[in-house]
Amino acid sequence: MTRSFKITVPASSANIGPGYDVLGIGLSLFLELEVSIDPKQAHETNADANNCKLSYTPESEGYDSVPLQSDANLITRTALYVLRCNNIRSFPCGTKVRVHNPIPLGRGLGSSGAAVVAGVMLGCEVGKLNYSKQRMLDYCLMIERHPDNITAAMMGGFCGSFLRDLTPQEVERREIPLSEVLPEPSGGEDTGLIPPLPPTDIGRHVKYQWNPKIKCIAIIPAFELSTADSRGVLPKAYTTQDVVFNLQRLAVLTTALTMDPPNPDLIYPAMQDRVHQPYRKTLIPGLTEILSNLTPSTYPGLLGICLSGAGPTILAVATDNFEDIALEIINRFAKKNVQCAWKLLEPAYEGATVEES
Ligand SMILES: Nc1ncnc2c1ncn2[C@@H]1O[C@H](COP(=O)(O)OP(=O)(O)O)[C@@H](O)[C@H]1O
Ligand SMILES: N[C@@H](CCOP(=O)(O)O)C(=O)O
Repeated sequence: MTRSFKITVPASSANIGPGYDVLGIGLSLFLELEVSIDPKQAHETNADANNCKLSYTPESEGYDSVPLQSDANLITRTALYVLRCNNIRSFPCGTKVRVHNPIPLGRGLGSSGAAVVAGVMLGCEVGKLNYSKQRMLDYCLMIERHPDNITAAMMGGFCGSFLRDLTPQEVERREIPLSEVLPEPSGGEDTGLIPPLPPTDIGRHVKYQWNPKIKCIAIIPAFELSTADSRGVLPKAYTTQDVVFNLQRLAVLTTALTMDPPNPDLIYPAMQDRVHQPYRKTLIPGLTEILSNLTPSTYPGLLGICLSGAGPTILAVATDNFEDIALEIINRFAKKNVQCAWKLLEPAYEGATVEES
């Protein structure tokens, strides 16, 4: 009998200014996986050595660039990690995965977080593992090692998260190189090894309220910036003043975004940051001017503005004037020879879902 199901995972914007590696919001742009398993069609599916036939819709971001071999593609490689931790070596015979991905890659909208969450859910579903979302989060955190995007994509809404203190043995397990966690593209050879299992309950989170009048404008430059490169420019240590600056704003921001009516005099300054944005300006032309020159007094309706995730996307939160705000940012990028697209998004409250069909 054929089994079919659909996995849906939202994009996310992490940090929201002062909440570096802490805050994240799921956004209404969804990675979708249509999965079918039909053992009778196993010989017809043209599957790879792990029994998986993977394809992307032509409109998908990454259609031309992402690998389709299941031990090379981030989604299916993650699923294989979950399966192999549970001593299941490959996908069930006759597995087809069709991906539709509207989340731009390498732009700070959580494409890799969504891919990892989708991969963990895929592994759990095909392996019939029946994990809770909390346990699935542990698996995600072995791969994407900061919790902000992953938590927002998995749980949905506006989240604050941290990693619990780990024992020295757990630290060792979690800090294992990624190449030893995810199966390496092997040309069909499976080493038979069980990869390192994640420690339990690593991620802790809360879901905040969000005032539904507040919409998210994403201004998306036409160039990619890998999260790894964008983390590479950050310092190893900070001054007490800079840490306190961010903590003060973080504490106010999480409640300010729930209040009605939203108060720009509170939200705008509470979205300032001294921990990541100032260092990332070297990678994103025009970032400093954009973040400092658009204010609620020049653009009524604007509440706050920040880098989305590791960038280069800019996130503006606003109640009104969405197109004018987006066009102003697009024009400022254009002066630096950077073309952009923009999207008006809402929080995705539900997070990742699986639906049998
Ligand atoms: N849907 C997807 N399918 C396959 N690989 C993906 C997908 N989404 C993201 N990736 C991988 O993740 C990379 C982007 O990750 P990252 O640098 O963290 O940027 P982002 O800010 O978009 O998460 C892509 O270049 C690609 O290798
Ligand atoms: N806190 C991380 C968030 C990365 O988000 P992404 O959407 O760019 O993957 C960071 O700022 O590095």
